[in-house]
Amino acid sequence: MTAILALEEVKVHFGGVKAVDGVSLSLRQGALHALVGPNGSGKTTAVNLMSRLVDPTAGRVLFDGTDVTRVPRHRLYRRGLARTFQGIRLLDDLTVRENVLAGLDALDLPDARKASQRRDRADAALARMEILDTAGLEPSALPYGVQRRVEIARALAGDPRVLLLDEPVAGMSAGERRDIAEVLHRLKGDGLTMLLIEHDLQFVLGLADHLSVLNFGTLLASGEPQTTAALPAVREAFLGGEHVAA
Ligand SMILES: Nc1ncnc2c1ncn2[C@@H]1O[C@H](COP(=O)(O)OP(=O)(O)OP(=O)(O)O)[C@@H](O)[C@H]1O
Repeated sequence: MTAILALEEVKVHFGGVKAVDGVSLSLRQGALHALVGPNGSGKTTAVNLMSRLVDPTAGRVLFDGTDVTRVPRHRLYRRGLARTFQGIRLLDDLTVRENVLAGLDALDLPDARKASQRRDRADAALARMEILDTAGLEPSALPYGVQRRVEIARALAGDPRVLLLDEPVAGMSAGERRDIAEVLHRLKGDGLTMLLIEHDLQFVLGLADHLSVLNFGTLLASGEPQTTAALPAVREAFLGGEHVAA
């Protein structure tokens, strides 16, 4: 297996809270990985580790075969890692295109220094998310599901190799979820490696190539999605909440 991004025995302890406690995870190149687990199980912390927003208490983070555990995050992003966040983080006084350009500016890519190159990249990312027609609008004028697409477009503008998505469909209607699932499927077809954090096991089962389940900061199970979701320990972890597997 060619892993493009991996966590090796990572721990993140916040004082007495073991947010992540000895987790190893590998993202296979070109695959869509789903990371699920109950509230507080460590999913966002795992993504924060992968995107260098938090330092591990122990363990290593590997990107494309090299140790990036202490590499500043802007360098990792320039090497092809992108992410979105749980909440919407768009600037309402900018247009959609300007929001995407702001993401690109932060990367300062050598081949996106001319205004025309940057605009082309921003528009290509919006087109990939099928929202190019919103480029001149302000995000607040758009439906929630479209705003979330703008966030993904912003992450795509740097043409990343790996995209980490922290609950991208949270709060979306069933129709918006179906549409996003199609878009994610197409991004996978383009060869993009993705990690998708999601609460809804059913949603990821139709989409993911690989499923990992966290519980209390540890990896409960990891493998082929249907098989993994059917494991008694996984079903147990999801029982009692809103996350009951069918
Ligand atoms: N900066 C922090 N300081 C202290 N505790 C934290 C911090 N970040 C996360 N935690 C704790 O670590 C645990 C894991 O949190 P995390 O946000 O990674 O879980 P999650 O699975 O993403 O949860 P959710 O599904 O609710 O988003 C929780 O108990 C949380 O309260």
